[in-house]
Amino acid sequence: MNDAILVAGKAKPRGRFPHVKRAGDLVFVSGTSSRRPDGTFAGASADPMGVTDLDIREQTRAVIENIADLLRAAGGDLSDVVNVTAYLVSMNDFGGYNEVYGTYFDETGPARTTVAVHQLPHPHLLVEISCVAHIPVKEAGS
Ligand SMILES: N/C(=C\C=C\C(=O)O)C(=O)O
Repeated sequence: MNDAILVAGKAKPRGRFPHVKRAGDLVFVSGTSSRRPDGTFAGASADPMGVTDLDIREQTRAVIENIADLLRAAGGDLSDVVNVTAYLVSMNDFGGYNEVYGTYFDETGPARTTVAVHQLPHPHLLVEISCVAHIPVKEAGS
């Protein structure tokens, strides 16, 4: 049984790794951005002169919704997440990120670590999130 899942209909990983990897009852979700299957990004646009409009709230929402889709493919959902690691390019975005995060999770939810990093894999990205979910094999039906 291959416990590495590439989820149909989601943005293809930009490297040789799966969207999701199961290890027993734990499901590891690779770092996920707001990238859409067509390669564009929710919460990011640029005009013909290259002036960007980047929205941390929209990106954070899209990231979490992308993760929800990946977890569904592994037989679970966001309520199964036990640990979150979030990567921001700037801590100036912490407020907007935190606000949207709080519409999905609360103090009864996953442990979380948020760090700022120098860059993410595309210059329009403000946030990327990876997580671990507990989805017992029996419940996932896999
Ligand atoms: N997880 C990685 C990249 C994710 C990019 C994206 O979702 O747009 C990686 O390179 O490790």
